[in-house]
Parts: sequence; structure tokens; C-alpha cells
Amino acid sequence: MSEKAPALELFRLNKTYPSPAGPAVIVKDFSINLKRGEFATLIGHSGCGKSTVLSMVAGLTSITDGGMILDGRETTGAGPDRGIVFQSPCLLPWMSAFDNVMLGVNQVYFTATKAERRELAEYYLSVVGLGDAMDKYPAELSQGMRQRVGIARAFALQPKMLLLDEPFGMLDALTKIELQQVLLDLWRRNRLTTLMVTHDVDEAIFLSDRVIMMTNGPEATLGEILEIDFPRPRQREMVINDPLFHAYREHLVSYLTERAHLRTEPKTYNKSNLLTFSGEPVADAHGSSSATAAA
Ligand SMILES: Nc1ncnc2c1ncn2[C@@H]1O[C@H](COP(=O)(O)OP(=O)(O)OP(=O)(O)O)[C@@H](O)[C@H]1O
Repeated sequence: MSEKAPALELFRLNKTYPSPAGPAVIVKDFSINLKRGEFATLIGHSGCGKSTVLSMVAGLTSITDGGMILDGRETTGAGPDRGIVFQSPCLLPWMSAFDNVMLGVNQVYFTATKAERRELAEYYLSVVGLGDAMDKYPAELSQGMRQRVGIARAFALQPKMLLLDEPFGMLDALTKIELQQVLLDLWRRNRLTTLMVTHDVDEAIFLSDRVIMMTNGPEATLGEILEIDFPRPRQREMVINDPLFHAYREHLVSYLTERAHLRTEPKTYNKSNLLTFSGEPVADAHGSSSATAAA
């Protein structure tokens, strides 16, 4: 498999649900490629179909029409090649944090020795900061600690791809910031191709290489793409104090408030052709401005 080939290709994904009024087309002709090792986030209005797209990629929701190629292979159905983290990690309450992680590791790495499997679970639990809490049960863990277990569980399977559905949506602001950093550190070590759904524009900018914007539903599809040009590794203070952060933010907010209802040819924006609320290009702090968006 060439390093240059996309890690994930989504080709005209469609999702239709039956409804009393007839078939409801939730997602229509949604196409995007993710590069190997890329961190992409999916944003859009509530109910537009972000989780539906993620769930189709995860193989948890059937694809009505269109297709998906993961690592060069047409893929349908769920599999351990995709690690998933939901808003709430759904841990088995009668098992310790360690055993919850081991559950998946035992299934995926059944040919490894017990010592190797234990080492894998212990390593990822330590990296997410639960080195001293891995014998605790879910009821003894805070919401943030449970989500750390969820992240460790996904990484411990060593998947090809990481799928995150608002993983920090239920956390307080401070815990959210801590866990964003934990996720970024783990992502940097593993360079997993990542697709994450979030409502949080700041989070999307801080974490992503590209922010993928969906149009409003029904028949939601690809709206715009914003390339985030901050160097890595990223430090939160550095990013949020950069004037470019505010220009990215304004572009995304203006998309959500002004353009998400439009059906136009998807455009890619970057630091040189960002738009403001008025739809005008802005000069960013690092370079030039341009009136035309690159298609
Ligand atoms: N199993 C289902 N049957 C019928 N309709 C569904 C089903 N699952 C989701 N939908 C509908 O599909 C649409 C998109 O839902 P989805 O959860 O993907 O949106 P979302 O953008 O992730 O929303 P949010 O940001 O609020 O989480 C919604 O109108 C929802 O009601």
C-alpha cells in the first residue's frame, strides 16, 4: 500500500431512514478522502448527520448507497481496524478499568501471550494517566477518568483508524482541555488517521489538520473544508494566542451561521483565503489574502 494512497476514501455516501412520510434522506453524496495520519474533524449543525457519517465509517450503521475504502480495501461492517470513542465510554461496571481494556485486547490479540496483552493494556492506561487507577471499577472513576479508559481502550487495539464522536462533550472545561492534550499526545505517537465529530469550533481548530464542514440536513453533504496550518506538536496557549486562530474561528462560525444552508461546489480554504462573516476574504496574520477559494 503506497504511503501516498488515502487512508480512507468515502465515495458518495448516502444514508436513508424509513419514516412515516416515506424514506428520509439524511446524508446525500458525501465524499471525502483522508490522508494517512491525518486528524480531521467533522462539524455542522445539530442533527445534520455528523454521527451518521461517523457511524457508517465505523460500520455500525449500514451505508444505503455509495462506498468506503479503508487502507485500499472496500469495507463494510464493523471491525477492530477502527477504534471508536463515544461521548460516554460504556464500560462494563463489573470489570476494572484494566479488565475493560483487556476485553478488547484479548479478542483482537488472541495469538499474543498473556504477558504481551497485559503490557499493551497497562501501557495505554498509563499513557492516558491512569497508571495508579487501573484496578478501579467504573463507579469509582470520575467521568473524565472513564473517558480516559475509553481512549486507552481504543488505542490499545492499535487500529488503522480512530473514530471519535464528541468524546469530550460531557466533560467540564478543565477536564476537556486536559483530555484534548492527552489525545493529541497519543495521536502524535501513533499517527493514527483520525475522524472526530465535535460541536466545539475551538476544539476542531486546536486538534485538526482539516475541519470538514457539513451542510444542513436533510440531504446533508460536504460543505467546505478548512485547512489548519498550525505546526505540530501544538501547545494550547500557543495556538489560542495566535491571531490566525481567531481568523479560523471566524471562518468556521461564519460558515455555520451564514453558509451551512447553501448547496454550492465544496471549496477548500486555508490561511490565505479565509472568509469573514461578510463573505469577504481576510488577510491573516501570517501571510497574504486572496479573494478566490481554491476548489
Ligand atoms: N435510526 C434512525 N432512524 C431514523 N432517523 C435517524 C436515526 N438515527 C438518526 N436519525 C436522524 O438522522 C439525522 C441526523 O442524526 P445525527 O445523529 O447523525 O446528527 P448529528 O449531526 O450527529 O447531530 P448532533 O450534532 O445533534 O449529535 C437526525 O435527524 C436524526 O433524527
